[in-house]
Amino acid sequence: MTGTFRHEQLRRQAERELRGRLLPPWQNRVLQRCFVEVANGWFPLLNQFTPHTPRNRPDAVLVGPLGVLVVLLREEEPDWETSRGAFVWTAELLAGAETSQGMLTEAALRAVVVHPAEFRGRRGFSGEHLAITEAELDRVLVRGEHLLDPGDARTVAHHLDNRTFDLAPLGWQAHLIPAQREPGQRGGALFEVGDLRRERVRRALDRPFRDWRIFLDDTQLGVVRRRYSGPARITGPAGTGKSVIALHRLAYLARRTTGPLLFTTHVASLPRIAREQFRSLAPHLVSRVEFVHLHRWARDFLADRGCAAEVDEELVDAAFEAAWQRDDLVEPLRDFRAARSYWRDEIDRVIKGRGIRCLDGYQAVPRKGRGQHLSREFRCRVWEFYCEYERQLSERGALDHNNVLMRALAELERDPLPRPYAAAVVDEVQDLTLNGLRLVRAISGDGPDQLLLVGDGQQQVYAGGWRLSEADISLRGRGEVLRRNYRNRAAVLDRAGELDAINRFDDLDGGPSVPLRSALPVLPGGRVVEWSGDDQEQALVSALRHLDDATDAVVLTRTHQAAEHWERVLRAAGFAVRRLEHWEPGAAEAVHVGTVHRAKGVEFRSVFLPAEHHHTAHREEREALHRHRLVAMTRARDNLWISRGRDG
Ligand SMILES: Nc1ncnc2c1ncn2[C@@H]1O[C@H](COP(=O)(O)OP(=O)(O)OP(=O)(O)O)[C@@H](O)[C@H]1O
Repeated sequence: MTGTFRHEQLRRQAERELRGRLLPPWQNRVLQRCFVEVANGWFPLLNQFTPHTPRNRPDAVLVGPLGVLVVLLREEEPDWETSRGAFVWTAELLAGAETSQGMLTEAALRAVVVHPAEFRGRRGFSGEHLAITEAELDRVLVRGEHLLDPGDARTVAHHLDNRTFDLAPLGWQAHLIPAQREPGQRGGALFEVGDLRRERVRRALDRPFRDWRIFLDDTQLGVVRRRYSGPARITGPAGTGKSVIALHRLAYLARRTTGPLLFTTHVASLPRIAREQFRSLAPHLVSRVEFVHLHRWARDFLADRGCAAEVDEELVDAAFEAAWQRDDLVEPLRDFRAARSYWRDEIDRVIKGRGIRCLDGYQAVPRKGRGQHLSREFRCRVWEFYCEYERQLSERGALDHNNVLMRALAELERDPLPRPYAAAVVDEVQDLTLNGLRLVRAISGDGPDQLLLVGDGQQQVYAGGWRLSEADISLRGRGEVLRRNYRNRAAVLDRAGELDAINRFDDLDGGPSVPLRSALPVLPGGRVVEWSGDDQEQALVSALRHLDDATDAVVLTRTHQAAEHWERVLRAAGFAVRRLEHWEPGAAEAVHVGTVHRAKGVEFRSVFLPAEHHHTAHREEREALHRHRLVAMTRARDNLWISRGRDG
């Protein structure tokens, strides 16, 4: 009954406080309703201009357990620019608000448009805001995920109150609300910064593993909000939050621009994953950003221009195979490097990947990261082989991925996009070809905030060898290097840091780079098991069975064949198995299996790395293998199981 009495008391107080405002009756009812919610841990703030609030400002802001509600009281349906304006205004006031879990992020904000009960227009979520009638307000205030604990809600409400005269507390007064203390907590004492950080981390660990509403640290927040006068890059070792920041920045830019935005990458599986992550970060903005694999972008673009260009992988493989059968051409190549894949890379990544069109161009190219020097004479042999491949392609009427990128680039240069992107973000930029990079530069332009490159040379899994300047991209020091690793527990990070996974060639243009071993682990603990023995399959299966949460585990391999093998082994052992290609957020019912290339953008509690013997005498190949290994190991948050195979 105390609750009812308290509510009644608050309602009367609300009546008194709102009396002089000449509000339409329905708005009065809504605000009274909000006022009463003070009893349930909400902190309403009323816009001082209500009911004559400027169009794109909120009439009220409610801070409480379910986050921050940016409330617009409207008879008519507002357009999206209006509700977005109110959202952005509030988000900017909240910039820098600290909670016990770190900086408050925009993910905790929602725009809610409240209409009178008789409103008959569109209701529900429009992409920018949730539209409800006054009768539905209860539901919004009561149902939903708890995002702020009472202390945090109070801190955030205070922050808003201090940042503007436009919003004033409704039904609560800053100085009348006692500071809440945990039982046994000393009053008024200052915390050591270290304690606070530890506390923040402890709380972060209590959150569900795939919880995306992370809180940015100061460096990260700086990158999200900084204005860059031209192309910029974010780099830093694995797990330092590069992709998280890329998405936060997209959300930030989406609120400040009107044009479309682009997230693209060379990794086929990543755009889908990034879209899902972005959706949970900023659901109302998801329609503003195009998440697309760069090759698909090029194909779609060409199709739109009436010059469709599809890649038939089988035909491309057949063309290469036919050229590879030409012993007269291939014999000298084999003497240099026996592996077919080496020469395929030479064409895909060096010759075509760099847009080289004539032998003179090939003679002049540095071939960084490709091992021994090739003499002029030898390059002529390679060029002959390449010409044969091209002949085989055209005989089949086939195009490879490089052809498509080059065509898209030429088409874009001929006739630029009618509606340019407001900004583009490229993730895993270290794995693009030079052609890909040039295309990205042509898509985005190089104006302020238009192009953000995100990557880490140490995680390069495809042959590279370009410099940004070759794609006409100049960074002039714009960007940030991140150092704090949030993903891997200390033991996992230590182990991965032991790898000699240097990348002496692609440091994204000489900017400072931080190797994984210099990353600062945020999460303590972790477990690394190095196994060796006779029956690797039985050992891996048994280790999987002993996990608390076997479903948040992945078996990562170097090759597709190995992934297929492990899929069979695990199924035979009774596990539900899902290929990494089909990874879904929250799909927790199966053990994942896949190649390292497919593991970008995802992370697991436990990673299993079976031994795959692949010896090579070449230094740059060894380094590349170590980079693969590094990517694989750093997908693990808590547990890493590494098999050394039989020889230990
Ligand atoms: N400030 C933060 N607080 C808590 N968790 C964070 C923070 N920043 C990032 N994370 C978490 O750290 C993990 C790694 O982030 P992210 O994938 O963005 O790193 P990355 O640098 O892109 O990694 P990689 O290069 O290995 O792909 C994610 O689980 C992310 O949610």
